[in-house]
Amino acid sequence: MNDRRRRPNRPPKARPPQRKSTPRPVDVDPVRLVAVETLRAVRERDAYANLALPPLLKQRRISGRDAGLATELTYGACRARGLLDAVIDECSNRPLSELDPKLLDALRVGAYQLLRTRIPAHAAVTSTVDIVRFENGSKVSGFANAVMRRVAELDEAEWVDKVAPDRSKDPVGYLAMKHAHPRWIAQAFADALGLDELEDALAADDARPAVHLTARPGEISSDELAAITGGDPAPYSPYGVRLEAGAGDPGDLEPVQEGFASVQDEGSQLVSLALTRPAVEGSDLRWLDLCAGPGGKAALLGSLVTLDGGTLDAVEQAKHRAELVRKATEGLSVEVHVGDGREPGLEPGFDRVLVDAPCTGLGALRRRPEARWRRGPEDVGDLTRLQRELLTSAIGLTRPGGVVAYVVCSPHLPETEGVVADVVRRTGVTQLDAREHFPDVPDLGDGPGVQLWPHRHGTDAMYCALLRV
Ligand SMILES: C[S@@+](CC[C@H](N)C(=O)[O-])C[C@H]1O[C@@H](n2cnc3c(N)ncnc32)[C@H](O)[C@@H]1O
Repeated sequence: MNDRRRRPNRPPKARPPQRKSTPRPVDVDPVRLVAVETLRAVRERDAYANLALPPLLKQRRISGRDAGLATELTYGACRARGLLDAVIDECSNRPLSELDPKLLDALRVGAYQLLRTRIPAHAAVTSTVDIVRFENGSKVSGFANAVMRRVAELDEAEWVDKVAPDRSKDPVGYLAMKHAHPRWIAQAFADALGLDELEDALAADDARPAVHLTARPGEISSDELAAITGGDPAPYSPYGVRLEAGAGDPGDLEPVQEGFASVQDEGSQLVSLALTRPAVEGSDLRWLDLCAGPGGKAALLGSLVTLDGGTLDAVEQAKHRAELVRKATEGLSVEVHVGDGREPGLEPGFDRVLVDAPCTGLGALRRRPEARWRRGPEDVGDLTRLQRELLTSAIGLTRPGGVVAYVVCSPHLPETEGVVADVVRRTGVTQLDAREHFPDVPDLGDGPGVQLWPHRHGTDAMYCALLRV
């Protein structure tokens, strides 16, 4: 707290909601208002920002550059929440927990404009104050004005120096604040990666990911798919194509519409292919995907095993997600079962089994702007128990000599090496060196498990362990 500056007036207590019929005054900027409203939907209804924003833009007829600005402010403010809150807290004379949450949403969008865009300070301050006046009344707008003016006194780097821990004493805490990640996630990345690359790994979560397509084996080659879509063959997956980030909705592409290709991160392709690579003696025609919904990996594995004359059983606990697996694998030798992978009631003896277990999703934070603030370390215990049980079940369903791939979209050690070490110890299966089954992929670490990273490989941070039963 800097005592040289005057504290803004105390904000009045949260006011009752405004009447729905209140007309929007002409001086409230509709572009910034939809950003604030989307933050509210994320906070109040657990909405995903990237699903809540587009219908609002359509409803308000916001398009073109205005829609681009609304998207940047919404996603940016969602991602940067931790840093924005620390700065707003420093500029407010009341703890954030005592502020009306609607006011805080508006301040977050305002502070984002001041710290991370080139929008002139006066425009950021005035537009925020207008929104607060419209939503919370003029008394509160005075408070918002004072807070915003204080935020505008420093730039982002200066604020980071002020609100973050000392880098030399607490490098993880400093980088967590600088890159607006919860500390426990920054620590999880540091534990898996070391400190040297931590900053790159955190920064990669703010970059818009390229879209990857899978060319369906037996239907189209990746070269043909790249030529049709204007993309490039992916560097590592023989079935992958990379499109430029922001190249429109990939679901509209003709090969995707016609079922020759699907949208799938290259990391997901690589871990699926890793399951198919270790040699097995004897039969190799019965494959299983134990956590299949919505069906991305089941579609790739199903295509490959169908070409070889085999079958894939796909288990998914959630009925609606099992339906998605059915759609994704239409026309393939895939049988979908709604059930619990821990006791799926299937005949054991599978040759290859994929366990793509439910996880914290820390490896795909770049895909959902608000995701990093949703999970907490308290979620991890239940998940790792479920992961161990699913992996143990997979091993029981695999024939001697068969292969299991354990996959999570997270680099968090308790979910990756922790689960695998525990299950290997208790079941006596052999862990293979998975790096041998990611040909030509660089920087795979010390093994035997493989951890992919957005900043190293341009993929989600998928983890894969291969086990021989
Ligand atoms: C990481 S996702 C799988 C993604 C999928 N393999 C793909 O590539 O599209 C994990 C899935 O496991 C499902 N699931 C959760 N608990 C399960 C259980 N006990 N048995 C089977 N599936 C489960 C979830 O509903 C979710 O669809």
